[in-house]
Amino acid sequence: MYSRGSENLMDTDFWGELKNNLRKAVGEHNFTAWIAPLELDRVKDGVATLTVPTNYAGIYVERNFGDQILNEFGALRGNVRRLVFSVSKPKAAPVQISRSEAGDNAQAGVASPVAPRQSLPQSAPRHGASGGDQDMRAKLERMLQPAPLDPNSTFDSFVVGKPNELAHAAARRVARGGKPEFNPLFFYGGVGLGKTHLMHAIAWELQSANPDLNIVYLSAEQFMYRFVQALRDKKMMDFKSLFRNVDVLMVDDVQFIAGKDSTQEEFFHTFNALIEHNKQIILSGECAPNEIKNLPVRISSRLSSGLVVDLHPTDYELRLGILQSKVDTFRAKHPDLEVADGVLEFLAHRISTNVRVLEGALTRLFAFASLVGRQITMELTQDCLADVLRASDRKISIEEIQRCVAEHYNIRLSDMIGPKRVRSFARPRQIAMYLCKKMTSRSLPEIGKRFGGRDHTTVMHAVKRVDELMVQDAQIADDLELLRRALEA
Ligand SMILES: Nc1ncnc2c1ncn2[C@@H]1O[C@H](COP(=O)(O)OP(=O)(O)OP(=O)(O)O)[C@@H](O)[C@H]1O
Repeated sequence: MYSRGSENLMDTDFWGELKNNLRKAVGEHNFTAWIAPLELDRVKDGVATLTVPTNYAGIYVERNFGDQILNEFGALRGNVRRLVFSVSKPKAAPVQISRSEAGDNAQAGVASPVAPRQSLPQSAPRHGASGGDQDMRAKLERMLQPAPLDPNSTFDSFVVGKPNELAHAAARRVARGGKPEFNPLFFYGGVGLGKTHLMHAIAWELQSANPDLNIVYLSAEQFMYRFVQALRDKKMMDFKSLFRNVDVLMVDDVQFIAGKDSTQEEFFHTFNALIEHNKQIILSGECAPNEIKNLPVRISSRLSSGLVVDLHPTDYELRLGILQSKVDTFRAKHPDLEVADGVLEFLAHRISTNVRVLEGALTRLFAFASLVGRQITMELTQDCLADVLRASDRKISIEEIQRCVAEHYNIRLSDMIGPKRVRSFARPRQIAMYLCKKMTSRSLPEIGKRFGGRDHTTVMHAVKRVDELMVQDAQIADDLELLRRALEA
């Protein structure tokens, strides 16, 4: 497509030549997949507008080949400073992605605000040019506007270790696409352990293999918000049709909708409709579906019907791996960065809360070191991160202890917390209560509450009993020692 209103320097030969140069620069495979479908629409005031088949293609091309395209423009005609992509088909409302905005954000290492605005489902109502219809379409678009994907959350940037290897393997498998094998795939685990990262990585992978796929990623809170909005605007039919026509639905933090009666019902219907049509669903939550409070069993058992995988708290090796990978990424842009021996090991040891805190600490260190132009030494680390280090002074949570003990004795968390009194559950439960008392600052009533609402006298009894057992039973003493070490790691 070539617009006559463009600067007169442009002609189809020029565009052909530029594409040919790009073919050499990006290779045949990339060329066929990404560059060949591009068309030059116009060049005006130093801005080249290229049409792309989908929003995603625009974002992908911008991120991966934007600089090369600008270079080629520069080599042939020096008058283009910026690229703008617009979607050529009426499938989605035209989205303009400005090369310079996206580039700036990518450089700053933050989630790009122009990251995928996934297209509307194919069957979304199409509308003509009338003002009313356009309003309607805009409304529908807003209703399904998925949350943006973080361009940094890819499989390449995900560090795999023992605590997350199963979740990672499951994510990889689902990212291959095709007929869903695990449906839904449900990730669960504590805060900041990489659930969202894996979901985004799957989305990027699926979308790059098939740019036309309608992938909708959003949080359960956003789902609820849209649902309420649709109810209010009397647009429930549209809401249903939009959500039931996605190819891949990803919902983060599903525990949020538990107990919100009509939202969870609607979610359940959407879920069933998609599963029935073999559409992939990927969910995440802070705990396994059957442990989500206030979620009816009917729903939680459906959510458990695919593959439920746990992301365990990070261990020292994984934290160190993540730190090293972040340093490598940062060093690629700032080759002068120097990190003294022992600093990363120190951080991996001291900051064990969650990866988000670890990342934040490192980002602060990088910023500080580059501002003052100094090497990152142990001394600078301790000065600069004094508050983070204080806050991270090993605070072990009741949940962590419960998980660790449940795993050690090979029982389910729900059985440890649940009402059953058989010895195979009761003993680990007492041990976990004992460790909660010894390793956290929680009171007996607080601990009892977290063990299925038990009374503080039950906790008191457990502590006394385990104290006795430690003397009488060498196996229990060994178990406790092992558990303590695992929790303190
Ligand atoms: N294994 C990993 N490798 C690299 N980065 C990771 C890894 N795990 C987590 N991160 C990073 O840590 C940060 C927090 O991860 P993420 O948002 O995916 O956590 P989450 O489990 O979804 O947490 P929440 O429950 O709070 O939503 C992100 O920046 C993510 O990229």
